[in-house]
Amino acid sequence: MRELQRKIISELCVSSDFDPKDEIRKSVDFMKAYLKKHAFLKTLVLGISGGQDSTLTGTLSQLAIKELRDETGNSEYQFIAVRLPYGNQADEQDAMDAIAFMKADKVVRVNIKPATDAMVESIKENGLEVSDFNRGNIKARERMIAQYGIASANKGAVVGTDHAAEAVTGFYTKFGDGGADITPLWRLDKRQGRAMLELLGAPEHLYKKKPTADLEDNRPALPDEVALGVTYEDIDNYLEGQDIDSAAAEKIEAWYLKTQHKRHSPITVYDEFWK
Ligand SMILES: NC(=O)c1ccc[n+]([C@@H]2O[C@H](COP(=O)([O-])OP(=O)(O)OC[C@H]3O[C@@H](n4cnc5c(N)ncnc54)[C@H](O)[C@@H]3O)[C@@H](O)[C@H]2O)c1
Ligand SMILES: Nc1ncnc2c1ncn2[C@@H]1O[C@H](COP(=O)(O)O)[C@@H](O)[C@H]1O
Ligand SMILES: O=P(O)(O)OP(=O)(O)O
Ligand SMILES: [Mg+2]
Repeated sequence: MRELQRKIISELCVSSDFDPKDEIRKSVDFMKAYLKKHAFLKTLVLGISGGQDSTLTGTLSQLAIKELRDETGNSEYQFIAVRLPYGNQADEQDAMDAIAFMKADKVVRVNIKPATDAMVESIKENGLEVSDFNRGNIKARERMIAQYGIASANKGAVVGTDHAAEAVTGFYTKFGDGGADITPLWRLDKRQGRAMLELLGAPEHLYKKKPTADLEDNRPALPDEVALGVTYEDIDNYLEGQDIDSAAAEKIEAWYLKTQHKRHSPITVYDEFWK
C-alpha cells in the first residue's frame, strides 16, 4: 500500500471490514447519544437534495429521532427535512421520493435563489467578477445559512452528509455543505453508503443515481466524477486499502493535499500540518 494511502485511511477511519447493518446501528446510536447528552437539542435538520448521501443521512436521522421519541416518551424530538432549491430543481421528484421514503416528520422549503442572487449582485457592485463556479459555492453557503436558521428556531442541530469518499478529495464547499454540527456518515465510503441504503430498502433510483453537487448553472448536474477526474470506484478501492492504477491514486492524493485546509479548523500559529 502507498505510504500516504495508509495515512489517509487511518485519518479518515475507513474500514474495509464492513457490515451495513452494524454501520446503520452505529450512526443511529451515535446521533441518539449526542442528543441525549445535550438535552437542549431536540431537532435534527438536514437538506435533502435527491442524491444518495442526503437520502441515507436523512433516513438515519429520522430513525434516530423516532427511536428517541419511543424510548423517552418525549414528543418534542423531531427531524426536519429541508428542501433548498435554487429556483426550480430539475430532479425535484427525486428529492420528494427521498423525503417520502424516510417519512420525515416535517418538511421545510427555502428557495435559495433570491438570497444567492442578491449576494452575487452585492459583490459585483464592487466591480468584482463572480464566476459561475464561485456562485455555485455561494449557493452551498446559502443552504448552510438556511439550515442554521431553521435549527436555531427549533432547538436543532444541523446534520452534514460528509463521508470519507468526499472528505479525501475535499469535494464540498468550505463552510457550505461542509458546515454542519454532526456528521453520521463520516468514516464511510460511497459504496458502503450505497449498501446501507439498499439494506434500508430505499428506492433503487436514489442509491444508483450519479453523484452530483449540481452547483453550476452552466454545467447542470455535472457528475462529481467528471469534476474530480477520478471515479468513486477508484476512490472507494483506494480508501479500502486496495492497489489502484497509479495515475488515479496520484489524482486522489493531489486533491487530498490541496484540500488539507478544509479538514482543519481555521489555521492558527500553532498549526503544523501545512508546513
Ligand atoms: N461540480 C460542481 O457543480 C461544483 C461547483 C462548485 C464547487 N464544486 C466542488 O466543490 C468544492 C468546493 O470548491 P472549492 O474548493 O473551489 O471552494 P471552497 O469555497 O470550498 O474552498 C475554496 C476557499 O478555501 C480557501 N482556501 C483555499 N486554499 C486554502 C489554503 N491552502 N489554506 C486556507 N484556505 C484556503 C479560500 O477562502 C478559498 O476561496 C470543490 O471540490 C469543487 O469541485 C463543484
Ligand atoms: N438542492 C438541494 N436541496 C437541499 N439540500 C441540498 C441541495 N443540494 C445540496 N444539498 C445538501 O448539500 C449536501 C451536499 O451535496 P453534494 O451533492 O454532496 O454536493 C447534500 O447532501 C444536501 O444535504
Ligand atoms: O449529497 P447528496 O445527497 O446530493 O448526494 P450525492 O453527493 O451523491 O450527489
Ligand atoms: Mg448531490
